[in-house]
Amino acid sequence: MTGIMVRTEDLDVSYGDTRVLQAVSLAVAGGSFIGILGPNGCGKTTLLRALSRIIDPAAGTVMVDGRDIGTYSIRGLATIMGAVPQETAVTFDFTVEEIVQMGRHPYLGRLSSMGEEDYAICRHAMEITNTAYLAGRLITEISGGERQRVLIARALAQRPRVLLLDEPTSHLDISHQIEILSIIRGLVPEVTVIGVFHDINLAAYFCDTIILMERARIAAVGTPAAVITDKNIREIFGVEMIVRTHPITGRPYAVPRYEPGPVAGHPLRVHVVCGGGTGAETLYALRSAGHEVTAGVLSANDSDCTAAEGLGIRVIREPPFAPISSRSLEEYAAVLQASDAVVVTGMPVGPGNIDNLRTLGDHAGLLVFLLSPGGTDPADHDYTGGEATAILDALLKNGAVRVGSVSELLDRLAARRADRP
Ligand SMILES: Nc1ncnc2c1ncn2[C@@H]1O[C@H](COP(=O)(O)OP(=O)(O)OP(=O)(O)O)[C@@H](O)[C@H]1O
Repeated sequence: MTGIMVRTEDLDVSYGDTRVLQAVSLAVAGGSFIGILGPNGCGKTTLLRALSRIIDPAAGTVMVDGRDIGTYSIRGLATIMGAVPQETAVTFDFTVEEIVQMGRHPYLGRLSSMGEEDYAICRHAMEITNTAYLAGRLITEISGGERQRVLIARALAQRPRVLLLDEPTSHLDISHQIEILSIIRGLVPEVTVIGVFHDINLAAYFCDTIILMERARIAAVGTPAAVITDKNIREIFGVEMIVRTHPITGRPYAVPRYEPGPVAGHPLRVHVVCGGGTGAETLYALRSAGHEVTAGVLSANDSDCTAAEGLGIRVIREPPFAPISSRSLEEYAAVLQASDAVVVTGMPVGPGNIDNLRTLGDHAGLLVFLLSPGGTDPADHDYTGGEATAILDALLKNGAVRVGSVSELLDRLAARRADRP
């Protein structure tokens, strides 16, 4: 058995005179996990309420399993649809076990009481949500995260074929977030799951389809990769995020990009010689501090190249696996000439990129910083038979400065900047 399909057509919902959903049409395939994302107040909870018939639409229809939701009896709807609300405060002094058993009410006749199967279903719901140990506790005397798991257990006790979740992990610590979402993910495809999320990365990881809402309407629907893009996030949330494909999960993930504040004094032109992921933190910090940053020469498949380009930093780059060309070396030499400072991170130096250091060694008089965070040294990764180490030693003799952390580097550059007219 698979979860059932949910559709809306031209759904309008209002609170009083205020239209909160406008012409919302969506089709949720049976047996999939849908994540709804969108800014505060855009109508996500209202959409869930309309899907579960807590509020009636002003216009349009909600179809559940091909039937207008209005044609279900309350009890009939409760045997196919479970909902976990956003507000988990419960004011009555029921025990956790009693709360979970309420999930069986739609199945019981007016005078009939719970049977062995009902108890077994409740026990199972409590086991998989890790709430069995709370059975005898009062719902009013447990933590917000525990209560959230109990309400999920109650919804599971309904044995729903559609599960609606409003921010199901908002009160949960990271281990319970992953545990609960893995459990919910495991319900698919027997259950159709529709959840409101604020955490873009959790939604991207767990959901099959993302619905991105903006005020009162749907802005985009599709796979996480199609919907979670820096452009969509900028347009809908008004923030800059760096969106990449996660190297292990293959799903998109997003991290905030902090734009540099106003620069105090005159920004410096800083060139970063890096590679193999050793430069990303430095590039980000220099850019955020307002310096004019360049990087290279880097291979296009180096993660530092991806990082620099993601930050809008000019990179002197070569195609993947190609040796450094004389054209790039000329460009690099010209950039060095125009730079106020050069930073060499603890990159691996091999035959493919020794030219970066040779060219740097040829430019006497540059202000060079060798970044050796945590005791790692650019020379620790010398795969050139000692040539790279010899060049770095010569640079140190000629006044290059060894710095132990990115913040020390920033301090030294800030002092330098303050000295300038
Ligand atoms: N009971 C209500 N009466 C009047 N207005 C309401 C009511 N509930 C919500 N609203 C308003 O409707 C709009 C949509 O609210 P809704 O709760 O659906 O948004 P949301 O996207 O779930 O927000 P959040 O991310 O903050 O939970 C908001 O402007 C909100 O102020």
